[in-house]
Amino acid sequence: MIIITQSVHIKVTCAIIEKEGKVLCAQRSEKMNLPLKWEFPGGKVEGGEDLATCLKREIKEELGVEIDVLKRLPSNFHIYSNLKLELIPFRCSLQTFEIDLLEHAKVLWLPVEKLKDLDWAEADVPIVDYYIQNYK
Ligand SMILES: Nc1nc2c([nH]c(=O)n2[C@H]2C[C@H](O)[C@@H](COP(=O)(O)OP(=O)(O)OP(=O)(O)O)O2)c(=O)[nH]1
Repeated sequence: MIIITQSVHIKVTCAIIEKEGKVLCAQRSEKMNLPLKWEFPGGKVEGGEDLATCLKREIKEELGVEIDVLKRLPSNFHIYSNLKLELIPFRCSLQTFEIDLLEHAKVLWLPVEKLKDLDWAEADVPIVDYYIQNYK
């Protein structure tokens, strides 16, 4: 007997927010899955929402700021043990500047050459590498 399993992945947008040569990095809280891993803030695409709308909504919910979504970068497809995802990064800038930590443990502004110092969520590693290669 052949069993065909449908494989579905979730789409997650994330924001590489740039300011004065630095990039905003966010540490997941202890309560989130992937606790204390570093990521680019963002989240799951809901229903028929377009990607930029999703990202602006997530950033407002997580950090309390408005962003401009500037440029899409290549996705990374990643499989965690319980989750298959497409992580879709966008270069972004801030429209408003007062960041509130509504979900994350911490945020840091890092110059590109320091990005590799952090303990990134596995799905982010190829995105960080791509960004360093192309935008350093
Ligand atoms: N937002 C974001 N999520 C990431 C990144 N890298 C990465 O592996 N993820 C994972 C963590 C989550 O499993 C998923 C995104 O979901 P989410 O941000 O809505 O967070 P969550 O799972 O805590 O939310 P929820 O299921 O509790 O609603 O993608 C990243 O850079 N940004």
